[in-house]
Amino acid sequence: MKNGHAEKHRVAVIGSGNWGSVASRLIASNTAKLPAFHDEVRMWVFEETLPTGEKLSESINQAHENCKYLPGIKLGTNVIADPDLESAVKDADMLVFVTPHQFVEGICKKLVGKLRPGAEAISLIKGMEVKMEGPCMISKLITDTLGINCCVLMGANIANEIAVEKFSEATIGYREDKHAANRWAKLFSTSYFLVAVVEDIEGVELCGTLKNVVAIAAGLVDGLDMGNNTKAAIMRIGLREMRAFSKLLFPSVRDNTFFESCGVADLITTCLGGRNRRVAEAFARNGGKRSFDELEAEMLHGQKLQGVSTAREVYEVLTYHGWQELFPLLSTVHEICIGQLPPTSIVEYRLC
Ligand SMILES: NC(=O)C1=CN([C@@H]2O[C@H](COP(=O)(O)OP(=O)(O)OC[C@H]3O[C@@H](n4cnc5c(N)ncnc54)[C@H](O)[C@@H]3O)[C@@H](O)[C@H]2O)C=CC1
Ligand SMILES: O=C(CO)COP(=O)(O)O
Repeated sequence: MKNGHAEKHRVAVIGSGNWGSVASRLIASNTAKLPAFHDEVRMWVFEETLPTGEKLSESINQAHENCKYLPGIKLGTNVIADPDLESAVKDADMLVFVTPHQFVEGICKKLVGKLRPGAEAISLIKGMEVKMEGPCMISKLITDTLGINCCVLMGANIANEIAVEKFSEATIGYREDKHAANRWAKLFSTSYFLVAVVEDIEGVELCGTLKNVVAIAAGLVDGLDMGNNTKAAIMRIGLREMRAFSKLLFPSVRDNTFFESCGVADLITTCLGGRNRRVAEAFARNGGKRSFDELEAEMLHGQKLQGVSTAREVYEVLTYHGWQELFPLLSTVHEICIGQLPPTSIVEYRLC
């Protein structure tokens, strides 16, 4: 307590890619007007040098715009880019993790012992890690490494659409601490961004993670010019496998979660308009002759796909348990991504 008033929450966003920049903008529009939060939002930037020779973080602070990952959109003067991870988080008690999932473990290790006491987190990251002991969701990795509570926010949230304030919904998943989840919902909710809160953290996070693999399948179907019926079939089979996989890993996962924004809605939007879909379409059009890594670098200019590595991670889990036969779509996507099967295998049905 300060001067008889509760101290204002301070927010740091860890990540400044496409969604990281949009999330910072959205949050900053709320911190600027809600008394519970300090105005300033610190955004950690993985520093890089732009073709002009300028540092990305300096360019963001000067133009209030991320010219590499979100060109043409003002972030708000209260978004402060900080290339120093420790300095970005040191005063914050609300930490928003939003990097590609492959980088989060290294980032968390650097943050051990550097956080303010009482800090809490939310993860917007769609992905998981696979350890010797089994799969580890990103929110759990954050909690286990840093000893802090971590909620998740997932949903049908193509960042470029939210950047121009088109209406969308999102789902916050939490475990036990509903007050914390509601605090996050307050930070994110706007008239064009509607947030629901559900007590099913694994269900919400697995929806966001697994739909990226199904989106690869949808992109392959587009690249093969198979049409809408085939794509709808892929989405249906994919949703069914997402639910079955989630429930095998975490029996507590609720069916209703798949009807929230994080479930069927995110699956649809990503299969229609996401980056995973787009790059997979190009992969199929090239007959699988150019790798996903090559196409990602050429088409996304530094943005990262999550679906290809997630397909590999899911496959490791399936192989470990001997479950491949139960998940033909999830397995086939990985086998196509690594060139073991041709793109046409996505519709050669062992799927239904
Ligand atoms: N872009 C979107 O529409 C949405 C993305 N997401 C999820 O948000 C997460 C973050 O994605 P975006 O913000 O879109 O990122 P992005 O894919 O646009 O950008 C890649 C980011 O990774 C950073 N980076 C590169 N190398 C790095 C390293 N070695 N260490 C740390 N950072 C490094 C880059 O500086 C850049 O900020 C992902 O899990 C994604 O699935 C979720 C919803 C929507
Ligand atoms: O997660 C997303 C939309 O909710 C974005 O998906 P992509 O990474 O495929 O663009």
